[in-house]
Amino acid sequence: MKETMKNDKPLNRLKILFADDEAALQELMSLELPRMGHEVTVCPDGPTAVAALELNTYDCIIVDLDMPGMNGIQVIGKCKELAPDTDAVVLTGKSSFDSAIAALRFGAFDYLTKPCKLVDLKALLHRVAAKREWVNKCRALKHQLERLEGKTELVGSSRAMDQVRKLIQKVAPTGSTVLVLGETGTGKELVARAVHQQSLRAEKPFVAVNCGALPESLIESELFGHRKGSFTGADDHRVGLFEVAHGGTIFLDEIGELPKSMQAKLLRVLESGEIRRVGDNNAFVVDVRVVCATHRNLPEMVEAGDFREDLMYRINTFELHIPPLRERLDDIEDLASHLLRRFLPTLKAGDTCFTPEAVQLLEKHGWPGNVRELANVIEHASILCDKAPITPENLPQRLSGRIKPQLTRARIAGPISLRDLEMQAIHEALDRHNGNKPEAAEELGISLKTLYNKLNQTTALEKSA
Ligand SMILES: Nc1ncnc2c1ncn2[C@@H]1O[C@H](COP(=O)(O)OP(=O)(O)OP(=O)(O)O)[C@@H](O)[C@H]1O
Repeated sequence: MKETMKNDKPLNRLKILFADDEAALQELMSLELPRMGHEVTVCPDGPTAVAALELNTYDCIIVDLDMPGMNGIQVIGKCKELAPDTDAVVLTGKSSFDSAIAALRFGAFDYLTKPCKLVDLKALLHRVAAKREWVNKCRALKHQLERLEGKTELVGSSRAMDQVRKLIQKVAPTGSTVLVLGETGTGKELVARAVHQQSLRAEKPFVAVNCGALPESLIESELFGHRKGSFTGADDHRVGLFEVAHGGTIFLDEIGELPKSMQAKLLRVLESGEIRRVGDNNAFVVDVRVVCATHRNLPEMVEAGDFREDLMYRINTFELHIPPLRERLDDIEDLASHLLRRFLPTLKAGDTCFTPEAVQLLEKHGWPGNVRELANVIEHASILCDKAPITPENLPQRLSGRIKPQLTRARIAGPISLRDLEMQAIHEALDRHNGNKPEAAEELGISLKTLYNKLNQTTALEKSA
């Protein structure tokens, strides 16, 4: 077994294991692969290659299919067992074309026919490197998302949350359309993610779309894609989110905000399973599970003529109701501790997170913004406290009653951040409109999108204050 290293490290450098019984090819690869910027270990046969795979991990193995002792397919099999992330490329003579196809079916990335041109090998390795870079980017993004959103862990030991968890377990594997109902910030998206993660589609994409935050003119192209030139501004072909979610789940949040014209188009897609890109004549089939959510009362919207009855019956096959936080006081301390760990990851398992007085204040509050409001409050506290446990002084003043709920200038007694005032105004407006965000946004004189942004925003302002 010979190893050839190269010191300069290009971005797409691969650690390669090359196995072939032809001495001339071994010589060539130990020279040329480093020239292409890769690191290579050359093996003369299958057993030596497997021994190397047992000792080291490689980005890519290039194996001859016809080697004495152990053929290429057996080496790939062993490689998939030892290091499933390693990409395999097979080298094959013209006569063993069928075996090359078999190797692809066995999970090989690609094959090259002997005698292979160096330029083809270089291009193929470039594709391997590009694919690995994408996979790594996806992993990094997934990790970042988990850090930002926390894991899909439904916290709460109240009877209501137990019931929600049981229903998720039942419906998740079925593939049925699910409608998640609950006030703003109750955890509807988290529940939708849990449905996806406990389903057979868990390894496929979960795509969340906020129907309320998309401008009406763009919704159709966002969901179904468009052809280049199909409307002013369509400078490129675009893949829609239904296509992105193929094999997985699409989460249509705030389905009640979907304009009437789009409701009809969505119904057609749900009934036929086919989508048509804007400006395209051909429809094609997608395999997507649909989970919807809304804080609106859909039967009332149907009554008022704002939501199609047929669409409502199409999406409400299985309803999951998430109760507001004020109706599950038992969950507040668990949730608050869980959220505090999100902001203070150094907290240890046995650490006390809150003083009993702080817990009392949290349990007394009405939480019109539900768990999202609680998350903001806990982030605020995590910034102010030097160390756990959180005390009442670390909590925003509106919770301790130091600021009265009505926002009149005369009544503001102590110091208050602009962010607190803003959030208070938003939650009060939501309260007045029973959680109806479009109406609250209108009253506040901001767009619906801005309202969503503000609700989702972490308390970055407080951090910098
Ligand atoms: N049971 C729970 N356990 C852990 N975290 C939760 C729970 N419920 C909600 N959260 C957290 O609260 C925040 C808001 O949740 P989510 O976005 O799922 O609410 P939502 O009901 O979809 O909100 P909206 O109606 O505004 O779209 C998120 O950070 C989420 O992780």
